[in-house]
Amino acid sequence: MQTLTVALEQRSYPIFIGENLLSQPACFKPYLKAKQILVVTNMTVAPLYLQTVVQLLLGQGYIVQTHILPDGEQFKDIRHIEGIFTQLLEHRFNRDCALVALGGGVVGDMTGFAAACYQRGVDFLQIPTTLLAQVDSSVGGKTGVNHPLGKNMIGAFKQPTAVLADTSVLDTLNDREYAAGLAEVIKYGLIRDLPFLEWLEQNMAGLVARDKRCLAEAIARSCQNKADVVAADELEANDLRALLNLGHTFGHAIETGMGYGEWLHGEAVATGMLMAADLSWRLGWLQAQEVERIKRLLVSANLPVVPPATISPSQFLAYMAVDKKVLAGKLRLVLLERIGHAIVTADFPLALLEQTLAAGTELGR
Ligand SMILES: NC(=O)c1ccc[n+]([C@@H]2O[C@H](COP(=O)([O-])OP(=O)(O)OC[C@H]3O[C@@H](n4cnc5c(N)ncnc54)[C@H](O)[C@@H]3O)[C@@H](O)[C@H]2O)c1
Ligand SMILES: O=C(O)C(=O)C[C@@H](O)[C@H](O)[C@H](O)COP(=O)(O)O
Ligand SMILES: [Zn+2]
Repeated sequence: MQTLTVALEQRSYPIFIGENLLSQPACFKPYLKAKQILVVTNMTVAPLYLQTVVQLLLGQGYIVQTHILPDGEQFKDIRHIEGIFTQLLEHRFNRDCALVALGGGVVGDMTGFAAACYQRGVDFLQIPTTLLAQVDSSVGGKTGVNHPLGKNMIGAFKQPTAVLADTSVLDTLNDREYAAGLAEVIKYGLIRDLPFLEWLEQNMAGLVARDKRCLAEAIARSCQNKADVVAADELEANDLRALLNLGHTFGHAIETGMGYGEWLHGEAVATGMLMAADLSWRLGWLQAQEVERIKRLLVSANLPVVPPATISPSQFLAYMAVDKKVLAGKLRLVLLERIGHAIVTADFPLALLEQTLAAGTELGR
């Protein structure tokens, strides 16, 4: 087992990464001070792993309730958060209760948001069960839900007390969801870790084949990158944490425009990162062959790289205008000054962005 730390003074917490953590009480007990626990999961994950977690918690003397959400990005909304509150209230959960998120990024974001709001804040612990959640969403405390007009528009920062990334549970994840997680892994290399990007280029075949050693390395290096960024800019108060948003302004527009759940988050981010690379090339920051290099890596991870033709450039611009990085009405994007180094900037001509939005299959050409 590897242990990393998200260093946030009194809100610091460990990330445990390893096989079969779900059956190890030592990973839970010190981070769940509550007596009453609500385990939140979804209809797909519940039959796979809920029993194991509940049995372990009962065996440690906790009072345990479970809440099973429907599965899908389209249910990541305020209505389903209310369902969690109702169960907590009906079972007289006090302020000293805790929530456990057992699932992918959707369950994690929703459970964290419920924990941030219930009686103005109770503890929560993350048990991420997708690759995407293990490398990104379970770490850093961004929680929330979607609004029909924009992705993740309602939310709060709420750090978990610990993250338990049990890599064995990834065995049941399908290939499409697995690939979606690789998009966020590649993101760290592109924005701030060139040696990691080069390692990914050399090891992508092993990662796609789910080689255990490659996977453990990729998860740990991703979590270390995320932990470093979050420790330096927890609340996205300066432009450091915003770098984790590479490809997301384009990607969130795809997710919202196509209807939540149609494109997976990681798929939309992959295509969005290539769109960001294309605009960086149009600005003269990247060479065409560097855009091609990024595309090659994304394609080798089985990720899509062509934006949906059904969203027009003007529709893209309308969705992008509600991005959380907009300041004083001005759109700001995460772009690549060079491979391995991203910046946040509002300094690009609209005409070039429009060219990127219209490029379709011709990104980088
Ligand atoms: N908070 C953050 O910092 C952050 C970061 C990245 C993404 N996100 C959010 O995370 C969400 C995407 O997360 P995701 O990719 O994990 O999607 P997801 O939560 O929808 O999970 C993907 C699918 O895999 C299933 N699943 C989960 N674990 C499984 C397992 N072990 N075996 C088999 N099936 C399993 C789920 O039921 C679901 O059908 C988006 O809503 C995105 O906005 C948040
Ligand atoms: O943790 C962050 O910060 C991120 O931006 C990570 C992203 O991968 C993630 O998708 C996040 O939910 C996006 O945040 P948002 O503020 O753009 O909604
Ligand atoms: Zn993301």
